[in-house]
Amino acid sequence: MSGPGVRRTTWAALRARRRALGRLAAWSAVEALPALLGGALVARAVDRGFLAGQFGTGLAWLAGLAAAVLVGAAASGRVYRSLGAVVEPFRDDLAARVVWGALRDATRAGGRADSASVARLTHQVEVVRDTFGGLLLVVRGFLFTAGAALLGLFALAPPLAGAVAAPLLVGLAVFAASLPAMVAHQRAQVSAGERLGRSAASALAGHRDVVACGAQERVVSDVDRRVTAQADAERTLARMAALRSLSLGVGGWLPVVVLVLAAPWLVRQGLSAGAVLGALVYVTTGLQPALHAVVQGVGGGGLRYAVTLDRILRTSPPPGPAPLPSTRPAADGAPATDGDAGPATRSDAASSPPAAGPAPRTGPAGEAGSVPPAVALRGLTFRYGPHARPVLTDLTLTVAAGEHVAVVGPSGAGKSTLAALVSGLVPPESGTVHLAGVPTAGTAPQELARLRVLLPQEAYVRTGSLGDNLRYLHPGVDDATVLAAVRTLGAGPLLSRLGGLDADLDPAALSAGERQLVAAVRAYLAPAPLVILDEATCHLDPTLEATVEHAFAHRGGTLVVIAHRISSATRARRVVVFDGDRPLVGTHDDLLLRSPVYRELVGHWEDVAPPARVPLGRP
Ligand SMILES: Nc1ncnc2c1ncn2[C@@H]1O[C@H](COP(=O)(O)OP(=O)(O)OP(=O)(O)O)[C@@H](O)[C@H]1O
Repeated sequence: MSGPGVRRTTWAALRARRRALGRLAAWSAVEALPALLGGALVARAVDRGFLAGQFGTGLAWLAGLAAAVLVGAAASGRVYRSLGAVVEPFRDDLAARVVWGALRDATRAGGRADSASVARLTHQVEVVRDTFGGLLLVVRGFLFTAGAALLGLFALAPPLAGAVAAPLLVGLAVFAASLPAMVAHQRAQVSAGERLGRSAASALAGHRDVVACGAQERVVSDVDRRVTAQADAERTLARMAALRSLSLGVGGWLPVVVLVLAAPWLVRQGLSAGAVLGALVYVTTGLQPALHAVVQGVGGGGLRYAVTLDRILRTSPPPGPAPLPSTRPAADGAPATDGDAGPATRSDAASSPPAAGPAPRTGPAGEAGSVPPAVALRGLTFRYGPHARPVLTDLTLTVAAGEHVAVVGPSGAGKSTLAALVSGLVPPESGTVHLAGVPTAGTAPQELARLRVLLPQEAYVRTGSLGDNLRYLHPGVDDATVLAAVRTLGAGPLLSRLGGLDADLDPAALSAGERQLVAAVRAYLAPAPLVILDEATCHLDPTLEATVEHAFAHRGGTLVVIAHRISSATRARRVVVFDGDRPLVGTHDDLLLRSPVYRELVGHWEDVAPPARVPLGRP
């Protein structure tokens, strides 16, 4: 029915619970009592009771049938209890496997668990549990009920057993023959659902990145393609249901037709009317419902079981020793080993992309003269709702073209809000934002994208080639420039691991740090003169983060870094600190004297990780 892993795991689960299975079989046999006796008791009730004019005798035989039904119903309760003893431990084993796999992946991804995939896998474990239980129920139900009905039929009228068993076997054969195709379509449907989920989740997680890049239409069309693919897979699966109906028709209804057509001949051969009626009882109350249940159960839940378990087995390794934190991937943990990647040794000229990035910078304010500032905020006030506390009140700030500014502050102070306002992603309640002299209010997204690049914490990486992703904001840029940017940002090991610029990217297979690195190179290559990094390097280790910031600091143009490490602030020429109601602006040393919040942040950061005090910003 499915891959060897599924079969092996299923058999192992069953073998490990032999005792519980034995109990299940015993209670199933008792439960099948009405199926075994039903036809025979009805035959006797008719022949020896009602047709013989013995009404009471007929009722007595039927009372026997009622007793058998009661015994069967009582056994059903025990069946469910035994079923739980087989299914629940299997579910626990799978859950342990999934949790272990998630821990392993989280460790590799740099300490952050992928909550979406954990939720998906946990949901899949529940699907496997339910479908495994359902499958066991219908398969053993079929074996015991159909077996009992055939046995009873054979005892009642041996030639009839053969006439009924033949179409039943043909129906089962049709069903079994269609199973591989059904499994394949079911697998396609599950994969399509997963691809859709991944695509939608990464689009939602990276929505700021998507909007900042003006990539909404492209992302919508990506997700739309996935939706269509999933709908197609669902439709194909629905068409396969016709095969199930065919096997039910042949195996369940053909025996009834055979019996009805053969009845006159059988009676002429000496078979009693009660026996014919009893045979019909065996077919319609035993064989037919059992076949129906097994075909629907295996063709529906059984397929889901096989495909879903297969997914779990592929994505979650069997539990083993705890994952080691030293298995960091190249992108997150890559030290600056590729000759020219070290921040302290690279020259400005070497790290400036020749044909990408912004026009040459004009230097900090003062020398700018007629050049408008890169960012000019005037009387900026913003709140998230009419009754919310203002996040920013009357903020005025100028960042000169070519300047490198860090923004720091406690969590929730408003740093990301400031980044969104500066990028023009949200309009201020009052005040103005100008980028290179252009007001963000009323400026089209495409025009804003030419002025600035915002790199948020959750980077969006689309499916397609690595090269396509890196060129997204500068489509015409040549390979040499892209490769130079990759080296400058320390993404060489990632490029090698992925197999070059033409390699296809599976965004879900990248760690959060790798996605940030791809987005950083993409932003680095953009022609926009202003780069805003909003905790955009938080998943990189400090060395790689320094490499990336160093690259941006020497890229040309203006750099605003929403900092999450003190090293970013010490690298910047000026620091904006959210201290109380009004942000303070100054140099690192200046703010150490003036701002208690800044002193506190620096103290906290230094406790966590001593800053690398290599001055990487521009002089
Ligand atoms: N979409 C939103 N709707 C309502 N309130 C919001 C929204 N986004 C942020 N806030 C609130 O605005 C304030 C500033 O949030 P913001 O994310 O800008 O802070 P931050 O300094 O970037 O924090 P962190 O360092 O934790 O990211 C916080 O009180 C936050 O709860």
